[in-house]
Amino acid sequence: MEFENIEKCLEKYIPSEELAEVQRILYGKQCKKLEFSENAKERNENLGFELAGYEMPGTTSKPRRIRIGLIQNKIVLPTNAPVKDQVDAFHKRIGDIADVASHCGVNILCFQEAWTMPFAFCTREKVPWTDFAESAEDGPTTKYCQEMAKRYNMVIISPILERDGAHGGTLWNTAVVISNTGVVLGKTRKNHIPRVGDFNESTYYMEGNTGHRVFQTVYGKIAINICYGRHHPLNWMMYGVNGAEIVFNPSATVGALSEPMWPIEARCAAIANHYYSCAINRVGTETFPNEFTSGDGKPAHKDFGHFYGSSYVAAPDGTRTPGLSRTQDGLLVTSVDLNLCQEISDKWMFRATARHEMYAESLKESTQLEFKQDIIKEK
Ligand SMILES: NC(=O)NCCC(=O)O
Repeated sequence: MEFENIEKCLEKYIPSEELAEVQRILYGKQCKKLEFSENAKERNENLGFELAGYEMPGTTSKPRRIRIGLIQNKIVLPTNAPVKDQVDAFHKRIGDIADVASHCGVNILCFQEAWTMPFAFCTREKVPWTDFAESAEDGPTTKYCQEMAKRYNMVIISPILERDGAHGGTLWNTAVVISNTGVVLGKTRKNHIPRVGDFNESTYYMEGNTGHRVFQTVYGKIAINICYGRHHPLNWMMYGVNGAEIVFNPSATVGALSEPMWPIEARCAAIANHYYSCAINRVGTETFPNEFTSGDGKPAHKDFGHFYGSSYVAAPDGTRTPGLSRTQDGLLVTSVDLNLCQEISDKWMFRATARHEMYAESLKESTQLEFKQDIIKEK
């Protein structure tokens, strides 16, 4: 049995008179629970996923509130089902949850990394996994999301395995951003590709070439830092430098590898860069037809280990929502006040005190062939 959720465990075992103080220290300011319509609750019960909603504390004046939706999910069909059936099943499942999100007032909705496929990159096999790749501009998944975005007046972030027809059909790990009007605003690619444990993604695609672009939407300025990019503080920083108010981190990661890092990295980024960050991870265990090894001398195996969900939102003042479940599909709805980004920037002044010019120069020097580390030794 997988452990369900850290917050529920704290609530169960910390004496009630101390719980509020423990939560304040661990999670920041208290987030109010959001109430949803009967319609949304009924649909949620029928579909069998966790629905959680929070209102994060905002500015003292001039609030600019929007609602963010994050969806985490298991694979729907087994990994050996025909590719089209798997993709259709993902469309149906996530489409149903997106519909509930619309009834919860969500303005910007983000799915998990490579949401239309199992996370098959551990296998290092090309077929059939490359068949999940599609055009970011007009592939079936983008078209499906365009319809939803228009119907629900919602910005949708759709992270997919992209096949780039204009460049020899190369593959990329890409997030497509679709405006609330249904227009494809653009795409952004994963900047840092993992070579750790079973995450052998460099077998399939290269480091992204779209930089740190930020998308201006009617609901605010957003950017996407895909999965492994969350280990790179400069990657987070550059989205902030380009003016992002919310940075989404659609991910796929397993407990044995990264779970202690998960609650820290996206939250630190929100604090350091005066923006909201949204960490999304898939759930469940995915089993593949053929055995693969992890290159660690241990026996070959067919599964990836447990993807631990735990999706959450962190605010620029360090406050964070509780995480979704470690085991269930879920929709996390969070009301945020985007004007808090400027208010916290004015208060803490990390951007003003950052000394970027000093680091730009030092970093440039450190990449030169003749670079020597600046270490003072006793003579
Ligand atoms: N999908 C992905 O980049 N995973 C790498 C492992 C991690 O960053 O935790």
